[in-house]
Amino acid sequence: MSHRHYDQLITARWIITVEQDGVILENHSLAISNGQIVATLSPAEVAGVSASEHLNLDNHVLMPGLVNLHGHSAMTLLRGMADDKALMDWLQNHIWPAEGKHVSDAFVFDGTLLAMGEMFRSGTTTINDMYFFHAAMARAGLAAGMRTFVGCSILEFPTVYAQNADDYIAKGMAERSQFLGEELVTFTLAPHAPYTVADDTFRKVVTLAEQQDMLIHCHIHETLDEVNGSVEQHKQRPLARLANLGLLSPRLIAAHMVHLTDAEIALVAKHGVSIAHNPTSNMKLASGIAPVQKLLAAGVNVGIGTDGAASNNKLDMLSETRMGALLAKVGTLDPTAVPAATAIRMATLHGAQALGIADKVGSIRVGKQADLIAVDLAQIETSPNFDPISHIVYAAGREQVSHVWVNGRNVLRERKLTTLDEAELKARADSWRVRILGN
Ligand SMILES: CSC[C@H]1O[C@@H](n2cnc3c(O)ncnc32)[C@H](O)[C@@H]1O
Ligand SMILES: [Zn+2]
Repeated sequence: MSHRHYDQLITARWIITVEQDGVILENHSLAISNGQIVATLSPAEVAGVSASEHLNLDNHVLMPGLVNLHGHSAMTLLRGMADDKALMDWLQNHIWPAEGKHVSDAFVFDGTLLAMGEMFRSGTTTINDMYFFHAAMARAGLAAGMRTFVGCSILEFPTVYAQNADDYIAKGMAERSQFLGEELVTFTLAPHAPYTVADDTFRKVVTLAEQQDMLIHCHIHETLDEVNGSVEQHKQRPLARLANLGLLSPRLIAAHMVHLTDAEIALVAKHGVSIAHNPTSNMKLASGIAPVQKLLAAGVNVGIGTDGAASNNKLDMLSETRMGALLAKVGTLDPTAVPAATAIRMATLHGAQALGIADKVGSIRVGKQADLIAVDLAQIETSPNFDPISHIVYAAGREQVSHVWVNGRNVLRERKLTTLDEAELKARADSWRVRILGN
């Protein structure tokens, strides 16, 4: 057999592939060439190969990068401005006024880079984002080297970004055209929510998504007020309205989905809708507990998201995975709800499935891209170690994420960002604090 040479070899104490729940490879190596996983090697097999770079992670779990299925990255610059409020008070009386004063292309670029630094340092390799000034979001994704889904926001009312729904759509699509062909950047259509988007606009979004083969990303059934307001205004619950408008399909990523009847769960399962579960944001805004266990049992693809840093207030997918597992248990009074392996699958492969990239990322398999993270378990917080899967979900903190790769590119090495300058990120964040306080 000929001697094989690879770009990189990563040998890890444990590899959680997420191909099969509960399966762990011990002391195996991944061979990576051109950013792709090209072989999984046992200790005996690795002896016969060479690589330009060989990293030994003796005390680490190597696993797929985390997929943050719902976020508003640039809101890092509004973190801590309005806490302890319900969604509509938070949005209408605090966040929208602040966004109206401060959000710009520069704000979004700086805030998104700051978010990406934080997300890399907690193991996220893909973000499904939704905000304003989409070219700035995409530029930040490319500068950081993160797999970035840029949600073109659409609302009926004017903001700093656009005047009306048609204007949002036209601007978003024009910005999208600048980034077609970029492997790391994909634009989606992001009608904000049923209470901010009219029927006609939803119909246009469905048509455009089909024509351009785009995903749709929308906040849905986040609070009881939203559901009751829709019944009052439209004489139907938001999901029924969206179903009538043709929105329910595998293209749709519905963020939150907290308040659902059994019939609505069956409806989203039937239409192949994916759900972005945001446990911390739902707790902090007191929105409620999403019926994740029932959704999974019905066959719905549920991923995990952080939401924005102004409602979470962390962009820590490792902690969010833990919250997802814990909240499911307390919501059902069933300790078996969302076990650790399921929580990891939700935070990786389910997110990738929702985004239509499960053939490329979301699990460790030959032929997939090397979107990977390493978590160092040789810390007192994760000692002794009976079960690495348990530790990843219930015990490890983001401080233990040591390395991150996107497409084989090492964007975090020994907890140091390689594509972003930490001092610069903090300096820019502070200069935004000064500007915001001055206005
Ligand atoms: C359409 S761009 C994003 C828009 O959404 C606002 N936002 C942030 N978090 C939430 C949430 O949990 N529910 C509804 N809207 C949210 C954000 O401030 C932007 O205005
Ligand atoms: Zn949100």
